[in-house]
Amino acid sequence: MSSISAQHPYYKELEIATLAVKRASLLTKKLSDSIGVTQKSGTQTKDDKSPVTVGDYAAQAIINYAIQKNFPGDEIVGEEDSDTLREDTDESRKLSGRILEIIEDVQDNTSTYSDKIGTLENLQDIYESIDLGISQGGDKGRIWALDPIDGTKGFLRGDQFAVCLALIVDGEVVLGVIGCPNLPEIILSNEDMTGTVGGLYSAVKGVGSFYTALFDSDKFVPLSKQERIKMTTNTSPASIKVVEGVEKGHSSHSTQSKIKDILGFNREIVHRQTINLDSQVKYCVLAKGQADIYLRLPVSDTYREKIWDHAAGNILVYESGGQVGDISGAPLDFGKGRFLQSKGVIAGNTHIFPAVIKAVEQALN
Ligand SMILES: Nc1ncnc2c1ncn2[C@@H]1O[C@H](COP(=O)(O)OS(=O)(=O)O)[C@@H](OP(=O)(O)O)[C@H]1O
Ligand SMILES: [Mg+2]
Ligand SMILES: [Mg+2]
Ligand SMILES: [Mg+2]
Repeated sequence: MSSISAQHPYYKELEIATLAVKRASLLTKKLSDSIGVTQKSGTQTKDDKSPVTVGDYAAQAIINYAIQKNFPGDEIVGEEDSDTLREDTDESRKLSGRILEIIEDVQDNTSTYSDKIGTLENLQDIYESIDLGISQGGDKGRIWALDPIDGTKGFLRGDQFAVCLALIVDGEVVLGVIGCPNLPEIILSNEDMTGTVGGLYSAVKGVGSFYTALFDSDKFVPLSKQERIKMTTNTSPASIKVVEGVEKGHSSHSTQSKIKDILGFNREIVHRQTINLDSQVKYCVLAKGQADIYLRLPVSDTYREKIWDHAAGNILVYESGGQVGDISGAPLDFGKGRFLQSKGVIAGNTHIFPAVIKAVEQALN
């Protein structure tokens, strides 16, 4: 393994990606906390999706701007575009106003690194920046994949969500940064999550995977000062833990149950070994050695996963010593455009991965 120094191949990319994700994470955390408050005081219903919409656009604007300022030749595959925002309606004008306001606010509070990632000054800047995310992807050149808020449903429930950014070079993920604003440091079970809230997870190809507190510092913390994280090696059904999504519309919980049966989990205690989390925080928990397997079995035959939903998590797991594949166990191919061409996602420590893929095959037949 190479040493961690300012000389590693993607040092500047990591620094810029980290600062941009930190700024976007602060902004989205503020919105997430405001949902909790307004829900309690009854001024906002769960159906009000505006905080997540504001957060999606604002975070994508901030991160795209940072990338373009530093790496003007790079392409970006971003989840959002500004079409709705530019519409000539009261609603769009109101939304735009709130986005500008919250961006100005977070830029003021993180001005120590504005020289590195720039500042958006007006709505024109914001619209143009959001629309830098139009790349069609592919297997040539440098392409960033951005999910400004992954886990929309989790965000709206006040649960987990993540700001996810990855760099893909010639179809291969070489860097990933995930900001997890609501994720406690220690995840033991659905009921037992403790420690510092807010985690920053990073991985660089050939260097490793790392964790540090997300909101501790207003600077880029070099990898040498972060905690190196490692996957487990556990294969015992009596003690392995599984991370799965929350939404039944995003993965097949019934097939996932079957797989756990086949692997020999005890039905009486299997619920204590299953941790349900929204978004790519699942990959973070896995990479940190707090779970052994991630199951995402498809609910539909035609759904294709988006590259921004998995790119950063993928390298985080590999660089911590784990493995990721589709339902057949084949590695995910991030060079095929905006979507993966495969079905489902299975991840795990390398010791247990082959047995999990066998169990998946059996469960699907
Ligand atoms: N049918 C189907 N199958 C699989 N995935 C889907 C599906 N529909 C949507 N999506 C994408 O799921 C993203 C959120 O995934 P999660 O891991 O958070 O799902 S879960 O709620 O934890 O189950 C979510 O990302 P965000 O939109 O960024 O939240 C979607 O891109
Ligand atoms: Mg997503
Ligand atoms: Mg999203
Ligand atoms: Mg979405």
